[in-house]
Amino acid sequence: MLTVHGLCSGYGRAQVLFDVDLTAEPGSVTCVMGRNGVGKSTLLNTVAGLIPATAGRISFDGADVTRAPAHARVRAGMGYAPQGHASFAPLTVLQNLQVAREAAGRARPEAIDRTLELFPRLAPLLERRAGLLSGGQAQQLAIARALVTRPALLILDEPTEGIQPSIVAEIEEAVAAIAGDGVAVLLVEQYLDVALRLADSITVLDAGRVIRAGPRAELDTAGAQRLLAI
Ligand SMILES: Nc1ncnc2c1ncn2[C@@H]1O[C@H](COP(=O)(O)OP(=O)(O)OP(=O)(O)O)[C@@H](O)[C@H]1O
Repeated sequence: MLTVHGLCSGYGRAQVLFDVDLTAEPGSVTCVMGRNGVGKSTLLNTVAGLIPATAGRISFDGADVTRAPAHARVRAGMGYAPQGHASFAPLTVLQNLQVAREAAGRARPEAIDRTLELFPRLAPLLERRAGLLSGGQAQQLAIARALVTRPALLILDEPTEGIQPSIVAEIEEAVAAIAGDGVAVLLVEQYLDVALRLADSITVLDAGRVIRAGPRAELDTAGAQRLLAI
């Protein structure tokens, strides 16, 4: 599904990622972990095509997309909910979902209904302007916007950041259900307990390099805590 090999990227002359390998498979959750500033968001932004790769290769669904623009990756089946719930504030919840669905150009009309089943809190808010949503609601809308494109790969950057615990649990449940539908999920998650419950495999970054990668079962809580505390 997604294969990243030898990926390097950064900002101008500041290289952030060094030789990163990563895979994501249909129906499973790949979790990227690491302390603040190690390059997790940079990795997701490079996979999504918002930052150019300076070396390495990104294959998606059998095609080399390393140089493909972000919109082409969305049309090919990548859905991305970046950090910080970016929706269109003046548009309603429904308009946000419709715009995202139309922009992807590959979505089916029923995608919004399925998405609202996963995020039932959004259903009574369809006519509300996105700018008026609470943090938890806005985060759910950000994931929903990626989901209405019916992605084969859903990329989520810290979907539980700054969210109250009850909503964190709902988001966790939704992510598990999305993977259960056969979607490949690539997730950056800062809550270790959430990550360990959701992840099928875990990749740990430190200073832009992969220092550990493998099945979740091979990484216990103590081991993960040690790696994240380096
Ligand atoms: N737009 C930018 N321009 C220049 N440097 C940047 C930019 N965005 C991030 N960086 C730098 O790149 C490095 C990696 O940042 P990144 O946001 O990818 O880390 P992260 O692991 O996602 O961190 P966090 O957990 O805090 O979100 C950091 O040193 C950061 O300061």
